[in-house]
Amino acid sequence: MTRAETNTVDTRAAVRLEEVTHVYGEGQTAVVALKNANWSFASGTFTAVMGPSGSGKTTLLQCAAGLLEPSSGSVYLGDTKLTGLPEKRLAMIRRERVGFVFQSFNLMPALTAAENITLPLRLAGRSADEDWMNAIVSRAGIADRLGHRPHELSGGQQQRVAICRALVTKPGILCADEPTGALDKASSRAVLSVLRETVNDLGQSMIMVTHDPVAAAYADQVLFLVDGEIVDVMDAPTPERVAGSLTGMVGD
Ligand SMILES: Nc1ncnc2c1ncn2[C@@H]1O[C@H](COP(=O)(O)OP(=O)(O)OP(=O)(O)O)[C@@H](O)[C@H]1O
Repeated sequence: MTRAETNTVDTRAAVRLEEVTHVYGEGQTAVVALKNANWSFASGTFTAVMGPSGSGKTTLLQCAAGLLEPSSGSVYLGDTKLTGLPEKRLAMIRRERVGFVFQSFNLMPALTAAENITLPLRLAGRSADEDWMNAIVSRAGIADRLGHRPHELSGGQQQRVAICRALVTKPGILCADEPTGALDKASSRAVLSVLRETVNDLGQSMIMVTHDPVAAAYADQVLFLVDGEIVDVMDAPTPERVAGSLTGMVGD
């Protein structure tokens, strides 16, 4: 058995997938995007998800984040079973316990960086934890940009604001889908360093989908998907080893 088949139930998991399968559509047009995925994302670790285009990376991330109800199987966020919960309760859990970062920054243009960051708290009727705010903002290197609006910031700075917004509720898991996809090389490295530091220094748990072996090498481990199946896992990745593993996987 390979390691990808034997990662067993971990009660300290930030997120756990049990036999998760997801099918889009039905009948002749049905697409099996994820097949019997079993994985425990350990707390306080950073996992990258890689694989050819269409291999199911975003589907896995969305199931893990409670954004997509799998066709079968179960998803746990900490001790909470997400699968089967009513949408209203799921929406509350997503708002309070899951952080999202996307390729597009999705900041509110009329709000300052500080107002964007604290928006999820205001929506939840909570006030900011000053120590936590300071910790995330200083690690993101945007402490002197908090009064700026998004159009006054570079792409990399906007993404670092989006990361702070995703972290402000102290989520159980931060889910990032191609967070550096729209950034140049230098800005990408800065964003990845921020993600890495929040794991190292603040104990954040993180899952990141990426196509970039350099980005994946910032993670503690890399899951490889092919045709909706977890086919391999790599610890202590380097860009060269990740690129080597991807070579030969179909697609891309
Ligand atoms: N809403 C949808 N309806 C139908 N099929 C979908 C839908 N979303 C994704 N798919 C299909 O499911 C499969 C997995 O898609 P997914 O987006 O998870 O892959 P991915 O690895 O993230 O791809 P990429 O690297 O190109 O973003 C693909 O074959 C895709 O075409």
